[in-house]
Amino acid sequence: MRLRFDAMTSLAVAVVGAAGRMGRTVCSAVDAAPDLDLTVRADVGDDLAALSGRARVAVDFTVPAVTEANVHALLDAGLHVVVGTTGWTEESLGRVRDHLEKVNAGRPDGLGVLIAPNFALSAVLAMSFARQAARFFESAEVVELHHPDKVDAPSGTALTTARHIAEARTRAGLGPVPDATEKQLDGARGAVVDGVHVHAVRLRGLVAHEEVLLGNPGEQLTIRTDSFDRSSFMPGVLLAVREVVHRPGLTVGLEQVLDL
Ligand SMILES: NC(=O)C1=CN([C@@H]2O[C@H](COP(=O)(O)OP(=O)(O)OC[C@H]3O[C@@H](n4cnc5c(N)ncnc54)[C@H](O)[C@@H]3O)[C@@H](O)[C@H]2O)C=CC1
Ligand SMILES: O=C(O)C1=N[C@H](C(=O)O)C[C@H](O)C1
Repeated sequence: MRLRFDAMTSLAVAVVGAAGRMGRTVCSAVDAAPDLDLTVRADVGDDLAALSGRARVAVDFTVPAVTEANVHALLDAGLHVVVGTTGWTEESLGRVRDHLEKVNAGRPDGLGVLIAPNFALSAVLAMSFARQAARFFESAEVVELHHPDKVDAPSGTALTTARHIAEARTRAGLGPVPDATEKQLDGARGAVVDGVHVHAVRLRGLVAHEEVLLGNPGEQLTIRTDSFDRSSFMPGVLLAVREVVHRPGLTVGLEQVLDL
């Protein structure tokens, strides 16, 4: 009788990328959550169409090269999707939005996709604070620091942070950041994302860290977030899993769920 009650009330979750660093941590977190039921651990080579009927929500922590295709396959299989994998662009987000419109047509309880570059509360807040502060400062640069096994640079979090800063600067009518550099070695000033310089450090011992440096004559504001352990991402991931079933369509960023 108790088993039947659990089966009726728990939310069945599949983890895609289950053998990876994040995937393994998400599997443990879902396993430990009393209201969630880990029904599938999928990784490279598994057919995502076979997840149909075996889970209501899939969580994707894979690699930038495959995550968009995974989301389309998971939607076709009828699952809500939470995505932490990086590599998303306005174009790929647009294709997911279009796909959702098609599968959700005429369905009030349609499927949801929630994509967030970072699920750690400190990082989500840091991005929000940076966006809020950006219009008050002449200079802005982003430094992200990660473990050396990371395949993409700059991080998805740093790209999003830089884009938010750039949008806030444009809205405030600020011009380009001051920079007298005339001569440099390639890469010395980092990557430039919408006019904001972004620097990537890869160092053994690190997990995921970011500093936003904002400068004015005579003053500086530093906003720093540190994930020392992948457990930092889990409350956000679990919140997204529970929320996505109530949010038809595409949600980008955990800040939407947190009302920041
Ligand atoms: N949003 C967030 O809060 C966070 C996002 N990330 C992002 O998550 C992604 C994964 O990071 P890690 O777990 O560190 O990487 P990882 O390399 O440890 O794991 C990736 C896993 O995906 C699997 N995989 C590759 N292709 C696949 C496919 N077609 N289908 C199913 N599985 C496939 C790999 O076999 C591997 O097990 C990265 O993009 C990273 O930037 C990482 C930490 C937090
Ligand atoms: O690869 C990682 O580790 C991380 N990836 C995400 C990113 O690129 O922003 C989130 C976090 O920084 C950890």
